[in-house]
Amino acid sequence: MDIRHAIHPEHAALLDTDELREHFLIEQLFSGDAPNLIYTFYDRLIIGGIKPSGPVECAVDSAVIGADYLLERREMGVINIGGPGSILVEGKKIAMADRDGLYIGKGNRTMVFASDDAANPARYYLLSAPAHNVYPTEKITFADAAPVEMGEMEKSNKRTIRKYIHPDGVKSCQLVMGMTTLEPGSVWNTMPPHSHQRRMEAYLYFNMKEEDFVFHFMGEADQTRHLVVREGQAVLSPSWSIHAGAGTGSYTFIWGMAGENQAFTDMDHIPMSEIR
Ligand SMILES: O=C[C@H](O)[C@@H](O)CC(=O)C(=O)O
Ligand SMILES: [Zn+2]
Repeated sequence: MDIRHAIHPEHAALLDTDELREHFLIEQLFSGDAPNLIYTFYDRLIIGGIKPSGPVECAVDSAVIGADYLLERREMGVINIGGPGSILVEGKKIAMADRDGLYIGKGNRTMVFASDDAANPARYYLLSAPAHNVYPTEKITFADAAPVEMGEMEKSNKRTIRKYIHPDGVKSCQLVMGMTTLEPGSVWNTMPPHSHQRRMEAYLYFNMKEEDFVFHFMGEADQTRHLVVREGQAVLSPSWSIHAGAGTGSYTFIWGMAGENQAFTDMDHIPMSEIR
């Protein structure tokens, strides 16, 4: 399992391009038949990607988490960004169309991910955080996720934020998860930027053309750095970091958070004048 240690902001400011990518970028999520799982010590979040040609069981190295199975003391959020498929949770089949989400509660032992058609495979993006309470396993469709419109055309950041797993919707212990879709011609997300000391965040960028990429901006507000992020790659955003992006073309992203609280509006807004 790919383990990512937590990096101090003063250390992060010294890293070169390769080192920044090694610590904060996840390049391979939807490759091969086995699940790609990455364990970060930022709030002990597990980030994963599965692109199944046949049915794939999502198991974890028990030595890493010190439990017999992945969700023994954890919960999981999943969103499909590929072709139609299904997830078997303890043998119960849940159909997963493109953009469908699923919350899987603590205590579920077996999860099998499948595609309806191997030629048009599903791509399951998953986040798992430690959990101490059982909340019901529940599906969230794209239409279920309440849309909030943000930004403006003049700022090239008109976008719709959809919350999938959050305190006013499908409940969880820690995880908050949703999707932000940019309007054609809008390329900026989350500018003006924010950080949130109370939570870490992970971003998955997708729905972009092969030649396009997103400059993802990170770092403390007065020490910004960037990562070049391509289709189906994810970024770890520590609590001390801004997280914003500008694409060379259109894109969509899934954001997810874990930490002290689940209040979406609990952000430390950073004045534009303080960005360096
Ligand atoms: O803390 C919240 C997250 O950064 C995202 O919700 C931001 C986002 O989707 C956006 O502004 O487009
Ligand atoms: Zn944020």
